[in-house]
Amino acid sequence: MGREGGGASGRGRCVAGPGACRRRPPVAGLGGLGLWLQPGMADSAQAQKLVYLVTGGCGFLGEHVVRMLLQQEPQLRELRIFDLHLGPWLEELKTGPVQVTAIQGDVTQAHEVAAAVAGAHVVIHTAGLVDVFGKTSPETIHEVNVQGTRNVIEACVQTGTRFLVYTSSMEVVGPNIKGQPFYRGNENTPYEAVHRHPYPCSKALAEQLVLEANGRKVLGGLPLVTCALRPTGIYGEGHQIMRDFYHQGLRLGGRLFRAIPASVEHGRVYVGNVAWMHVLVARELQHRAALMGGQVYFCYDNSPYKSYEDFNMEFLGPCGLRLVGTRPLLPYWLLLFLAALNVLLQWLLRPLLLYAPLLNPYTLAMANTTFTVSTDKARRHFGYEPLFSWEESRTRTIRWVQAVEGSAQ
Ligand SMILES: NC(=O)c1ccc[n+]([C@@H]2O[C@H](COP(=O)([O-])OP(=O)(O)OC[C@H]3O[C@@H](n4cnc5c(N)ncnc54)[C@H](O)[C@@H]3O)[C@@H](O)[C@H]2O)c1
Ligand SMILES: CC(C)CCC[C@@H](C)[C@H]1CC[C@H]2[C@@H]3[C@H](O)C=C4C[C@@H](O)CC[C@]4(C)[C@H]3CC[C@]12C
Repeated sequence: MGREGGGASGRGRCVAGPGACRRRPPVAGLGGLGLWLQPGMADSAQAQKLVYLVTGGCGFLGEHVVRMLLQQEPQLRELRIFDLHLGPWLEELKTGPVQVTAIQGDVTQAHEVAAAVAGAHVVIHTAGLVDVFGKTSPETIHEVNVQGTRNVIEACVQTGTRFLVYTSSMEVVGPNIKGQPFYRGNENTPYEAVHRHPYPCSKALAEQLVLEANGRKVLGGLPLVTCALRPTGIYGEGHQIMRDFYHQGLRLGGRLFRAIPASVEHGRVYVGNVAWMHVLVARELQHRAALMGGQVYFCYDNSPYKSYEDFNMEFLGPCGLRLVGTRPLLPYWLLLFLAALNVLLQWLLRPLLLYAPLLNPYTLAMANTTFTVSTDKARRHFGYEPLFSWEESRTRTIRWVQAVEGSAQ
């Protein structure tokens, strides 16, 4: 098979700023819900010899990747979890047969990264600053997402780690600054990937570094094998923005008010399937380096194509919320005005407090631009099939929102 790249390669321009799977269905969830099997229950008949490192392993996606590895990767001997903030839930993982090593560290510190990477066979680099709300400075976003990724690559080269999986983002491709739709596109769909916001700029630069590092000689002389996964908007247990919308709906008397036309499709993917894709890609990269090295893959599953708000209602509806209006209740120009006002308020209030509402010109543009993916590249290259059906993904997410509600009372 020839190499695939092309259209939606995401090696876009930043116009501003710095730039035969063994299925074991999880049975219980995150955050004390007990939705997963106990750690280390992977088949002990297979040799446990590999050391994996997950950066950002205590984040929303990272925690799912960690739990999925413990459950679905039989070759695992040691799992290193590297994060700026370590979660207390890590303790419960330390009792299983796989050695779980928690490392508190900062990806911007090259020596800390090198120490964590030394001796690892595979690195899954999910650590990043996800900020489209203006909470952090563009410089910090760049430092963590770009320099942090550079540090991970250099650590692999210096210490002899050969396999690197990078969690990129759909935003490496778009929506672009022109707001052009990307309708059910794949990794080869032509699209003008031009960004201005610091977050997509940083993800695009970091992805480029990772892909360009494919083939570099690591300590010992063998080539580094890298690839990048590009999730669309991830949802599922632990999704902070879903929690924010839920609480906002409760404050508004069980109602949310439609702001985006129902016709705008926004790509979403279940966190368990994104985690599963990371586990599979990390495993198969070791066997299919020639095919998979230097490649990008969108993360996809069978979640339906809907607008951002209609999709959220799949979970918030059964939890008692109602989306008011079949059309946006406010005209677009007024939303844009409010979004701009929020930017001004953020700037004015900065010396006193951090004002970072969900609505700003960038998030409004994202929510208002169709961006959906339809591809089978991951199936063709490494046999990916979603581990969780849409019904399971939906049920798990609803259960989690209900548990959030319960714990808030
Ligand atoms: N959430 C989404 O919808 C989405 C979609 C596409 C891609 N992604 C990507 O997936 C990855 C994980 O995102 P998430 O939603 O789980 O975010 P998250 O904020 O929940 O997790 C990121 C983790 O990285 C850690 N981290 C941040 N700065 C660090 C540093 N300097 N050193 C070490 N660790 C650091 C954080 O402590 C956190 O645990 C990110 O790279 C993000 O760009 C997320
Ligand atoms: C009109 C407004 C009130 C609606 C605001 C919704 C807004 C907060 C949502 C819409 C789209 C969301 C992003 C999208 O799902 C994809 C990603 C990619 C990922 O890499 C990081 C998260 C992000 C940016 C989502 C953030 C929240 C957004 C902007």
